Amino acid sequence: MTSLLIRGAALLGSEPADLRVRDGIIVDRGSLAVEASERVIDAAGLVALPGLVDLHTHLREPGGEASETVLTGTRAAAAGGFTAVHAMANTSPVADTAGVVEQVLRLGERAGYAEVRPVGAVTLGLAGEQLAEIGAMARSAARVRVFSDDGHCVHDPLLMRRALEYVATFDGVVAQHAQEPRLTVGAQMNEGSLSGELGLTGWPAVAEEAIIARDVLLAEHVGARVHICHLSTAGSVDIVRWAKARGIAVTAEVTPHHLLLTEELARGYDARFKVNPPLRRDEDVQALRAALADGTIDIVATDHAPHPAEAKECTWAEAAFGMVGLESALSVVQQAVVDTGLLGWADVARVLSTGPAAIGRLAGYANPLAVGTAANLTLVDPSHRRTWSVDDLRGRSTNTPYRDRELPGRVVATVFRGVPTVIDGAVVDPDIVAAAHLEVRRG
Ligand SMILES: NC(=O)N[C@@H](CC(=O)O)C(=O)O
Repeated sequence: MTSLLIRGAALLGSEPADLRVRDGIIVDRGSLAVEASERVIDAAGLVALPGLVDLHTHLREPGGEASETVLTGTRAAAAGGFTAVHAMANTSPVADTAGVVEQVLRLGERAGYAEVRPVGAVTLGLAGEQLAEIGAMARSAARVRVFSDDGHCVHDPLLMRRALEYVATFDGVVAQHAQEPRLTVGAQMNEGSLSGELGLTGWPAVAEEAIIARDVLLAEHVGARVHICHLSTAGSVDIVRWAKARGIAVTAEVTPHHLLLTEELARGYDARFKVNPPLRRDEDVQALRAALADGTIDIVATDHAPHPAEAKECTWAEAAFGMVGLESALSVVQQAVVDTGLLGWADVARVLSTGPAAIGRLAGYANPLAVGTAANLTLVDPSHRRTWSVDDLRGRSTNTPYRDRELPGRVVATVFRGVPTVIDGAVVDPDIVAAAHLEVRRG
């Protein structure tokens, strides 16, 4: 029997209480006495949150193992307080068949650090020409509910319409990477006076906004759910706000980096700051924060995009788009919207756990920290501050934009299905995690 007592954590940031976890389930909460042979975590001064859920993670396996694997990516996830991640489909081969999504699912189960929910491609090979095996992926063991060509926009409106109609039949969702391809040919950074000054091809806000406007109208027309990935402009917020007021079933995400960083970082031509969509103006950052606070933007998703050193240590124009973000997500959210008074910790639980789980139709996250639910939780020390370095990363790639930047907060412990995957800020060894899951399953 595995029993764990978490003592004195502020549950969702409110009054301190104890939580008892046994055989993978939260079995009691309140003021609890230690039982014999129980493992105790002293959580005084820490905030207890439900395990975080990422709707947008690039785990790179199969095919991109030089950047990340399911094992290394889920270790990074655990370090960041996540207990579930949605693995994006832009792997090699692309996750566009039942076979590939089941492979990713099994790799996640074997790793044991987090629930890995494969995202299925919308179009075959992400080529934007014909629909992928959407039904077969939905019916497979991976039970795919989120479909995305992320990295590419589903730009053909007829294909987008068909995909929306198809996923609606089993309550799935299309997560659109909103980027009008013709308006972003060769684009390198946000379009504006700074892109002119730096001599980099601009990426206009309208390239994102035009696709979002089209897709909320399509979703309304066919009566389907649509999710918008990584909103980055104030105009995108206005469109989503309008669509929600009209009753359209649209949800939207923002990344931690778009809540904190601006295009000014492109000045040094350091490709760690090159990302898709690009970092925008401070006005956009402020609009995104306000939209997250008022519910126009539903969730925060990391868009963790690992790349090998050679893809980043080159000229800006040659470099790959993307930043790693799993380990730092909670700290960035704390800095951008908690320490600024826009969100409380219960809101953080909503935007980083219950919300993404609901969009992905992921079971077990609806009642955070409730007795009787699966013991997926994270303990955070909000008073901690540190200057980030690559030593704080647990994945295989080091392309963090936060190196040498001070950020608040620290994930002290993560518990996945009752098994600690992070203790005292350190990721637990894979063999120990695997053995502990076995013990929990035996009950
Ligand atoms: N977000 C990113 O900057 N990169 C993503 C895909 C993408 O280009 O959106 C990646 O897979 O590397």
